Amino acid sequence: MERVLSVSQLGKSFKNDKVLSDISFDVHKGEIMAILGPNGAGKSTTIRNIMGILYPDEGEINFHNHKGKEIPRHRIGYLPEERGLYKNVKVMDILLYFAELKDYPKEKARKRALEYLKKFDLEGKDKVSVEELSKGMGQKVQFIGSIIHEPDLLILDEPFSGLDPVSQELFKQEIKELAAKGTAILLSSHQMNLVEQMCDRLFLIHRGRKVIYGSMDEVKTEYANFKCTIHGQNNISELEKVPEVTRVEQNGDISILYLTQDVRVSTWIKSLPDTLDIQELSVDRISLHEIFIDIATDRNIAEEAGVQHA
Ligand SMILES: Nc1ncnc2c1ncn2[C@@H]1O[C@H](COP(=O)(O)OP(=O)(O)OP(=O)(O)O)[C@@H](O)[C@H]1O
Repeated sequence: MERVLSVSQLGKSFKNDKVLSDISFDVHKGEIMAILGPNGAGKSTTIRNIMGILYPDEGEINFHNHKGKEIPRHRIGYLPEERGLYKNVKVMDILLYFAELKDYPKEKARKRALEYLKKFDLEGKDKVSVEELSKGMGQKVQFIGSIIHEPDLLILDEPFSGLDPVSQELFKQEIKELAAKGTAILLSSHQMNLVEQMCDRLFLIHRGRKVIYGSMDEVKTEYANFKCTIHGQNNISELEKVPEVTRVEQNGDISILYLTQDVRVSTWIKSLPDTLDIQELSVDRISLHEIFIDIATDRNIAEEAGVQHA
């Protein structure tokens, strides 16, 4: 697996406030790597260090075999969290300007711009002024601007925010296609369902420190404990007494029993008391969304798995 980006032991403080400690991860050619974490965890600060907008106090950033200030940033594409394009400029002119900033040939850029505008349902908008675009249309143009120069590494900070479901799907498919063609992608997003559907690996950061780093499959196996959903009229205190249940959530006739990490489901099911009212029952692994909430609210999945919080 070819390593495109490598972040090693990154540390960063603002005044006396240490916001990043010992952050290390890689992004490989052709993979979609997610950087996740609650608000204020340090995702954008990490990305800004990679982009050279901020410089690390500790650690090192390598892109291919270049490091720090020598990194050829024109080979990186970046969609920042802050959206904004010059208002009084035509769409094509702003896209050609982005390409020029990255030393990309103008005619090639024009051709790619027209292709992408068509792909993103913006055919004919090349001559329109940016201020005439809706917010979502502007975001599509900004996304096109981040990939116009065929970058090796594409960094997307919250690309889906503010998009309708159709546009989200369009972005999702395009990001997957770019990865399939070899682009290394670092994606920050709060939309866990999309992350779960499209990312190969993830790095989860909380209070400026690593909490989880691994492939989606590894993370699921290690952290996604089982939960059992029971439809029926049951007393919560009785459910809480069932072995290997860590907690119970009840909403009317639906009870969700969260199970311990090493439970053997086939054996556990047999331990359910005969007195329970079971109209329907299902056992599933918890979703990435639930893993995230458990970690962000310090509910303790990570401690169970032996991972230390900051
Ligand atoms: N320029 C700055 N000066 C001082 N503190 C900052 C600065 N930029 C970020 N911080 C602090 O660093 C921490 C991490 O912020 P960062 O923006 O990296 O979080 P994030 O994970 O991207 O959050 P969000 O999901 O809300 O975008 C926060 O405590 C934030 O207040």
